[in-house]
Amino acid sequence: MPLRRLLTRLLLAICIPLILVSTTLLPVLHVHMESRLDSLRAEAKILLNVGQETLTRDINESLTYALAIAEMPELRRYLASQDRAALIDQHNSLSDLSQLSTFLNTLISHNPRYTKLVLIDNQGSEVLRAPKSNETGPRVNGTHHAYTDYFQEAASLLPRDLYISPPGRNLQFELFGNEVIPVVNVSTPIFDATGARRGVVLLSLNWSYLTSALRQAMLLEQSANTLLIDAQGRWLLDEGIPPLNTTSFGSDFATLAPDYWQAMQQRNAGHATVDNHLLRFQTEDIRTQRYRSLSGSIFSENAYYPWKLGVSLPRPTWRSLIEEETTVLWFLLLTYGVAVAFGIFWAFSSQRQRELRQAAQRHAHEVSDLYENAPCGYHSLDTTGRVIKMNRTELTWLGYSDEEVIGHVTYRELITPETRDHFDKAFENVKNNQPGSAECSLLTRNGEQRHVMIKASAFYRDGQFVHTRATVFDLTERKQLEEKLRAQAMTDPLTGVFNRRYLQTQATTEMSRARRENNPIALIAIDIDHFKHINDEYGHDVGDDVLTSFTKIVADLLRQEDLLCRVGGEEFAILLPNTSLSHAEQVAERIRSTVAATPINASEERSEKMLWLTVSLGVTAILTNEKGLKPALKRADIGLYQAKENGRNQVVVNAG
Ligand SMILES: Nc1nc2c(ncn2[C@@H]2O[C@H](COP(=O)(O)OP(=O)(O)OP(=O)(O)O)[C@@H](O)[C@H]2O)c(=O)[nH]1
Repeated sequence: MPLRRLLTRLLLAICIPLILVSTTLLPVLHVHMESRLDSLRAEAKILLNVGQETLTRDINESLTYALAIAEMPELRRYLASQDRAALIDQHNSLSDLSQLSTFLNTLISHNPRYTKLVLIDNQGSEVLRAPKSNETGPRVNGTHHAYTDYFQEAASLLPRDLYISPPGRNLQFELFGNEVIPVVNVSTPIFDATGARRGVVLLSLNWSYLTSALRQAMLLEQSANTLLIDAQGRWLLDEGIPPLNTTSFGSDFATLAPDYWQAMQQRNAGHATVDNHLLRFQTEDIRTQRYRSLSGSIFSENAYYPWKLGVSLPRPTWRSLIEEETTVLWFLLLTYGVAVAFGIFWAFSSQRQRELRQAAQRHAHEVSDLYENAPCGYHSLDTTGRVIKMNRTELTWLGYSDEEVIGHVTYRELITPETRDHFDKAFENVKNNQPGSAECSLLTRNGEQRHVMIKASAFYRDGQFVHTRATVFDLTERKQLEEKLRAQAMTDPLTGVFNRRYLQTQATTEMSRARRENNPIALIAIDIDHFKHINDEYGHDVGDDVLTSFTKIVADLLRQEDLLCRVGGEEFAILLPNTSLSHAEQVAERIRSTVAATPINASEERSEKMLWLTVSLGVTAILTNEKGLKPALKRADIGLYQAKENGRNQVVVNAG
């Protein structure tokens, strides 16, 4: 059982500190984590703003560039001259075309934003292409552009308006150098100086150039990933993001990464946690006023807009947080270690304390039991003598409960008035710091007395009397024993009447009283006749019974104050205070006649026998001037002897 308790305490000692430390530290770490997340969100926001700025700037620059080309006077002039050239000067026209082509070739070759430039007349026929070498690719199907979206849309636009083919639509790629790159077609109408519509210029925007600039701008943070998706969920960057690294321009990102798509699709801007990454995104529409540069309106196909530009950053985990700050880890381990060590120390020390406490309690219980049930009484009194403490033994002697006594009665009240003085004296001594003892009689609840010896001392604290400490010994039994012994010393054990010694002691008292009061006092000597014969006939035991029965017969004939004593084997004497000789003779005669007339039952084993006794008596008066009983006894014996001599069963008075 103690082992199980110790194990339980050890378990608690480990668990409670762990819980306490965790509940203290975890909120701190949580706040730390939250602040890390806040800074991550802020970082994502900054990256997103940088991306947006980069995207806006690059598109604006690209569009401005496209407009600048469309508004080149050489281009306008050449297209205007096309109509006239047919009529006026074919040679000049061809010369202009050559110059323009060279110029545009140079322009496009040195500008990585665009992969090609195509000049188209109002009928959709290609007039010029730069660079000339770049004539391959999925969208190059000859020189007739009349049915293309970029021509049809741009052919009806106003000056400075632009049409942008949605990126990813029909997945346009072109061979650029040795690479196949995605392109986006940008077209704008061309007007001459008179405002007449002269054709359309098509520029293929190098989408890789644009998006790599975007990615570079947004990859300020090494672990950041850039996302650009159109309204249909198509991936608009030329590179994927981990783990979708194989994703390429035009891939169905909505299907490949449904979690990202779902998070971004529902709102225009915001942030979400996807795949342990913090995703922040916002909506971009290149057709809006915000993207305008020198252009008028920008047109495209509604179904592909707006785009979603986003950035994703890996969320910090508890592990990464701790790994980053190893001091926190060490602090945590140290704190847990100290807390658990303290807990274990507490478990063992509390177990030890518990054992000590139990031992102390056992000891206190034993002491209390000793105090309460000691064979003697214990009590404590305050300065006024009021009981402030009393053990069960003394309460039992008195017959009271502790509620009745303690704090309510003074000890003096429990002592008989006759012995109170003894107590008062002893109590004063004790109050004066001296040992005190008193032999008193206690009054019990039922009116009995209990003779006790009280031994007390004072308890002082800081020189001040606090209370007494008394031990009470019950002397009642001793007294009773003493009484019994005294009685035994004075009585005859067989018959229970007084013995010769008591007769002599008492005779001295009675003689002096008789002398004092001048009263007569008499003595009768009695001897059973032929008692030897009874012993011989019926045995010694029957003889004893006869002696006992005889004393009862005689005692019944006497007064209270008369003293019947056995002075020998079958010899008795009666001291009769305040009795004259003649009256004593009458008493003797009454005894003689009653004994002679009273049969005594002498029981034997199988039969019952009635015995008849006679007694001889000698009577004398005790003279007041006699020193002791001896002369009177002698006179009575002489009378008795004469009675025997005269034939027994008679009274002889010997006046002396
Ligand atoms: N049973 C019994 N007998 C006792 C006791 N004390 C004395 N006796 C006997 O009493 C008898 C006394 O005998 P005696 O002195 O000869 O006198 P008696 O037989 O009474 O004759 P008389 O006195 O001459 O009439 C003796 O036999 C004693 O043994 C006693 O305590 N118990």
